[in-house]
Order: sequence, then C-alpha cells, then structure tokens
Amino acid sequence: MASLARSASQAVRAASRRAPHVLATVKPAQTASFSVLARASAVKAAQRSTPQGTRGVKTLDFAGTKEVVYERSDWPLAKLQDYFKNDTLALIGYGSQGHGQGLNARDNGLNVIVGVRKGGESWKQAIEDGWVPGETLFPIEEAIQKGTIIMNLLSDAAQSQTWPTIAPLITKGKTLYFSHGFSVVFKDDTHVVPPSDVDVILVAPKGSGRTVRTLFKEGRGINSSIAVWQDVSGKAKEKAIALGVAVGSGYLYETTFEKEVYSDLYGERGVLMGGIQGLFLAQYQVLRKNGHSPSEAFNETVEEATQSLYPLIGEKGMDYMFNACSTTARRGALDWAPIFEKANVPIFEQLYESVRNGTETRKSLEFNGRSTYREDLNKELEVINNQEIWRAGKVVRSLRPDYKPDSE
Ligand SMILES: NC(=O)C1=CN([C@@H]2O[C@H](COP(=O)(O)OP(=O)(O)OC[C@H]3O[C@@H](n4cnc5c(N)ncnc54)[C@H](OP(=O)(O)O)[C@@H]3O)[C@@H](O)[C@H]2O)C=CC1
Ligand SMILES: CC[C@](O)(C(C)=O)C(=O)O
Ligand SMILES: [Mg+2]
Ligand SMILES: [Mg+2]
Repeated sequence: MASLARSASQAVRAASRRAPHVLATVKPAQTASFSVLARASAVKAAQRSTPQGTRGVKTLDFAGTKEVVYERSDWPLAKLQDYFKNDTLALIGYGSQGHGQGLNARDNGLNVIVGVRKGGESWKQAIEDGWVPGETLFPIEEAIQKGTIIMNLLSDAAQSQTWPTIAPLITKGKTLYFSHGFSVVFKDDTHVVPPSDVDVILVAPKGSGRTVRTLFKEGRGINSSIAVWQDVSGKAKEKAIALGVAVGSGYLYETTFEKEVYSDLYGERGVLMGGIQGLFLAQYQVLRKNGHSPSEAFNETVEEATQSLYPLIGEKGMDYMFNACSTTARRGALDWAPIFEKANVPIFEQLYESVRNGTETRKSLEFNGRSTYREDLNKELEVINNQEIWRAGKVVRSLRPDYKPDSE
C-alpha cells in the first residue's frame, strides 16, 4: 500500500513535469493508475512498431550467430513494481545517464533516490528535475547507506576516485550496478574491486542518457547491454534484466563486462564520435581547399548525411540508402567504399589495441580525474564549436522550418 501511494505521488510529480497544465485535472484517486496508463500506452506504441513474431523470442539469429535477447514486454509494470517493492534504488551521480535512468525508473513507480556532491552541478540539476533534498536527494554516502541497489553512475574517473570512501558502504546483500564495464574490468588502474558478498551487474544503454529519456517518453525503449560480474544471490541476471527495463530499455542484449567496455570505448572513439568528426572535417577541408563555399561544403558533408541519408540507413540498412540514391552515386560509392575500408582498418586496429591494453582507460582516468575536468573538456569542445564547418552548420540549421532561435 505504501508503495502504491509512493508510485501515485511519483506519477503526479512526473505528470506535472511532463505536462504541467494536466496536473490540475489529475485527482488523487486517479493517480495510482496514472503511470500504469502511461506505461500501457507506451507498451502499445512499442508493440505497434515491433515486427510480428518476435515477441517473447529469447534466442535470435543475428546473421548466422544465435544470441539471447530479453525484452521489456516480459516485465509489465505491475510485475516490475512488485519485484522492486522492497528496494531503494540509490542512483549515484546525475550526469546524462543519471538523469535518463533516474527519471525513467521514477516514472515507472520505483523507489529511487539520488546521491551526488552537495552544491555541485549535478545537485542543482537534480533539484530542477524534481528530486527533493532530504527526501529523494542526498550526499553520496548517505544515499548509498539508504539504498539496497547502488547504481554507480558517477563519471568513470569519479568511480575510481570515490571508491575508497564508498566501498565500505556497499554492505552484504546490496547490489552494485554499473552502466559501463570500465571500473571493474580495468581494476589494476581504477582499483575498483567490489566486495565479494554483493551481486555486481551491468546495464549499459547503447545511446546517450538524453535518448534513454526521450525514447522512454515516446513509449519506446533503448537497446541496452546487460552482464553479470558477480552473482551472489543467484538472481543477478534476472535483476539486471529487470533493472534494465526499469531504467527504460526496450531490448536487452547479453554480454560480459569485458566485451561491453572494449566495444564501447572503441565505438565512441571510432565511428560514433571521434571517427565521424575526423571524417566530416577531412571531407569539408578538401572541399574548401578546392574553392567550394562553406554552405556547399557543409550541406554536402553534414546536413545531407544527418538529415537525409543516415536516417535511411537507420531505417532499413545500407543497401536501402544506396538504392535511394542515383545510379551515378551508387557506382561511385561502391568503388570508393573498399578504399575507405582499407585505409581505415589499420587505424581501427590501433584503436582497439589502445582500448584493450588500457591506454584509453588511463588517459581518461588522468584527464577526467582532474578537478578542472569540466572546464578542460569545454575548452577543447569550444575549439570544435569554432571550427568553420560547425559555424557554417549553425547558419544552415537556422534556415530549417522548425528552427528555434534559442535552441543552439
Ligand atoms: N553519457 C552516456 O550517455 C553514457 C554513459 N555511460 C556510463 O554511465 C556512467 C555515467 O556517465 P554519465 O552519465 O555520462 O556521467 P558523467 O561522466 O558526465 O559524470 C557525471 C557525474 O559524475 C560526478 N562526478 C564527477 N567527478 C566527481 C568527483 N570527483 N566526485 C564526485 N562526483 C563526481 C558529477 O557530479 P558533479 O556534477 O558534482 O561534478 C556527475 O554527477 C559512466 O560509467 C559512463 O561510462 C553509459 C552509456 C552511455
Ligand atoms: C557513444 C558515447 C557513449 O559510449 C554512449 C552515449 O553510449 C558514452 O560513453 O557516452
Ligand atoms: Mg561510453
Ligand atoms: Mg556507449
């Protein structure tokens, strides 16, 4: 009953944040079913966009390799709330993932508290998102003491720095949760060695925390990786799946802590972030050297990619995008793809090795462990922001029909 009342009040708070004008019409008697209704419509929306025949299937054939996939529909809201009825999810850290996972779990009616440094950026952000000091927002140590499931969503560098303080608070029977394999896999550098009497699990959303939140609000779910490092209770995997659903995952792909951290560090340095910035910039620079205007170079490099062609890849694959383009483009792209592949394989080999041998981890720990990490990162990002390509991009975006002047 207490948990029902709690989900009711959480649902009202969630409703007021999502649509303040609706709150006045939500009466107390209606609130208990509010988040259930929201979730039901979310599930319906998800079902509409799911191909027939895949629901409930646990083992799927991925291009010849069989893999296990878990899904949200196996965890209806009532089951999820019942499963965690005696738990307090202590979400430590409130960056991009803390925000997305925390708000989703709260909207799912679970008992969530946030733990961050008092007075820091995250403390302010958490208050803006409706976490209440002394009720649902606490300094880190206090939140860990109150929690049964400790969700360590501090920056990876901070997880290492704070470990000596927080480790003794992770007592027998608690669950330790990460969204990255970083801290425990690279233990020689991070010195994070979990106590032997707690379950240690991972739910790593494969996308930004902002997307974790927006997909959840759209009634969809992000793909997440799940893994178990230590199973003391015998229920670690089940708990990881349930928590994955609680924080907004649609499908959960089983992996290991090692595989998750290697692929993640590799992907973000490669095609997802570092590689794409490098490739965009290289193409833009050559266009500019050959006398093309900034707008032409930007449109041909970034705008057409992100607004027209890449969404087609996302929708139906590479061949679909190729087929949506001219035969002239298709011929040329087919010729040049292997050349780019060949040129890039050695770079990707070098990158994977740098991830595997811990070089990337040590760099990240050193840099993001500085007290000035935010300012230092911002300085370098400001250099990117000031590159001609991205300055030109702002003007191109300002011409979009849905452009909002204050959105940049
Ligand atoms: N960003 C993403 O979308 C994804 C992240 N992950 C993983 O999720 C975890 C969290 O990442 P993310 O959400 O990006 O968070 P960030 O890496 O941006 O870390 C931010 C949090 O760390 C806190 N923090 C930083 N330094 C310290 C310190 N010395 N002492 C105490 N707190 C500190 C910040 O608090 P304060 O404001 O007080 O500085 C803030 O709450 C990481 O393991 C990451 O690899 C996984 C998937 C995607
Ligand atoms: C691609 C970057 C990422 O790995 C992510 C959003 O998945 C991260 O660490 O933020
Ligand atoms: Mg990452
Ligand atoms: Mg990632």
